[in-house]
Amino acid sequence: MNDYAFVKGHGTENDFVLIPDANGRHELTAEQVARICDRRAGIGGDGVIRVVRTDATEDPAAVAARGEARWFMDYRNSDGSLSEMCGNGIRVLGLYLVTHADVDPREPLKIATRAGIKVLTFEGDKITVDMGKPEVLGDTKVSIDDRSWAATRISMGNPHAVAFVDSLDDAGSLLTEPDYDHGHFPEGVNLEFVVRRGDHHVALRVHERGSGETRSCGTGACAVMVAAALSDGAERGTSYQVDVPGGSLDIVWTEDDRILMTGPAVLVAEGMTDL
Ligand SMILES: N[C@@H](CCC[C@H](N)C(=O)O)C(=O)O
Repeated sequence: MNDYAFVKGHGTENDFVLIPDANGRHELTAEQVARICDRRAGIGGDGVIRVVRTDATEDPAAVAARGEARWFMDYRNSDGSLSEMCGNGIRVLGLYLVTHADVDPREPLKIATRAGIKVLTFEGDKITVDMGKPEVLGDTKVSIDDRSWAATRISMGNPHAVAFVDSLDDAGSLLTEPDYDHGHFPEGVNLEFVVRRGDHHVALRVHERGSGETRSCGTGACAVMVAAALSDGAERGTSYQVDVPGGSLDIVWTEDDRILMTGPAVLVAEGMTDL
């Protein structure tokens, strides 16, 4: 393959390699994505976002969004697997489109994802994403080595299991692949461990499907907020601070059943690669 451009960015230290591909000329293989994300031999990242126009790809989610959203987030985890949605990545993509693609930050920006169209709004250095309606799917159990935890299954367009623990150290090394009920999660799962830090204030550690332990997960933080709000019996509209190892996100569950996530996005480098 010839050289092509990349941009590196992160949201609360969940880091991504963006491949600008407006015209749909750089379909990536799983192997290429894994090479790009390799932290020693590649650029390094928790995932890759191919930035493609909805009319330049035949991905069914992009095709369905044509006419409503100009841009499609083609997201892949660092092992090359596809995901429906990435909450931190979409903020980084939004910032990239504002700084590199003539998108006006004074207007709401619609971006197509495999979990539907998401709407971003920009205010100062913060970006709010309307993450849509969460789905609470019931209880489950997750294990790492010989330890098990009760967890709540929540979909934010992608699958999550949220387990409350006494201490985030209890989870031990999240480098170990968790075990879970494959009937509940036929497509795999993102696993979040949560502790309470105060009123409407929680902290998490996450093991992401396809990427391992990361410094943050936007969809995971939303799933955690939903589990915490349900367990607190919190009123709709209550704002939660969700701390992640790489920063902090503000999350609200609205009266009309949508999750609004607000957080930062940063672009740190750009260049050319032939990986
Ligand atoms: N880091 C992301 C989630 C990325 C996808 C996830 N690993 C999955 O496979 O669903 C986020 O910020 O939401």
